[in-house]
Amino acid sequence: MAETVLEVSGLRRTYGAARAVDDVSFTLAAGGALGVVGESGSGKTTTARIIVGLERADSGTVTVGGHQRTGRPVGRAARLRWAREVQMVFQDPYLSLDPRISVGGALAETLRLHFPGADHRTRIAELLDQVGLGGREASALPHQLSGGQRQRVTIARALAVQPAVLVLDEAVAALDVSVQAQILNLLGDLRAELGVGYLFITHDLGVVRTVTDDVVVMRQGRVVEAGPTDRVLAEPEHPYTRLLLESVPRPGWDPRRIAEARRALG
Ligand SMILES: Nc1ncnc2c1ncn2[C@@H]1O[C@H](COP(=O)(O)OP(=O)(O)OP(=O)(O)O)[C@@H](O)[C@H]1O
Repeated sequence: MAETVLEVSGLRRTYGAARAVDDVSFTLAAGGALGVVGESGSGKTTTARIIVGLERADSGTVTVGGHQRTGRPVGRAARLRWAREVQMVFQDPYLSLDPRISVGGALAETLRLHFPGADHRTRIAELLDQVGLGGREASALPHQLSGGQRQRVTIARALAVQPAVLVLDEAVAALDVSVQAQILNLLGDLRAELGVGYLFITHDLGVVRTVTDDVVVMRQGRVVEAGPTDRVLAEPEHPYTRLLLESVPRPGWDPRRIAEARRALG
């Protein structure tokens, strides 16, 4: 059995009467890739935000590398340590990159924060190389890059701190299909090279199929099914998982049948 890098246990979070996350538990093996899949509103993003520390849980625990993260990190040292354990890549790199700072500058800023006092030029070149970018992109501003290149920059910046876990929240959802495939390939290569664990938050079963070993299916804040991705996608046990699989449009697909199945599920 591979060592566990991330353990989520009994997480709950309510907003007023809404149970956004309702007793969610799962584990991610070190260097593994786990998908969290479900439709809009199923609680995926709230779960991710709690793991990263952007949101607090009402109850439950998040443990990374044997170290429990409770509440919020207090003080600069704790914030930096939390950031080194788990990094997050969001759907829209435009929102997470400062438009006035060059790509090289953004990487330098992160490296200075986490590893002060060192000369980061070699490391910046290495990070850019790891994500398939070079010197030309290093001096570019975010708006001078394509969407795929910008996402490569946010991945490089996340990897700069050598996190144990990378949480990718719909990280390829805004990209064209061919660019999506390139980024997913890149992520696969980086995982093999660096041993970083991935938590893929996505509504897209194609993404789950391509890049994850295991998958957790969420519905209305709860985990309804979990297991190896191949098994869950080939032989789904829960009606909701079957519905998700059937909801992917294909030739001969009948939206009325899906709507009926959805009503039956309640
Ligand atoms: N800050 C908040 N305040 C109030 N309700 C919230 C808040 N964040 C999430 N919710 C509610 O919690 C539920 C789960 O939302 P969440 O964003 O986690 O789902 P999701 O599966 O990630 O969906 P999406 O893919 O649309 O982001 C939803 O009903 C949502 O309206």
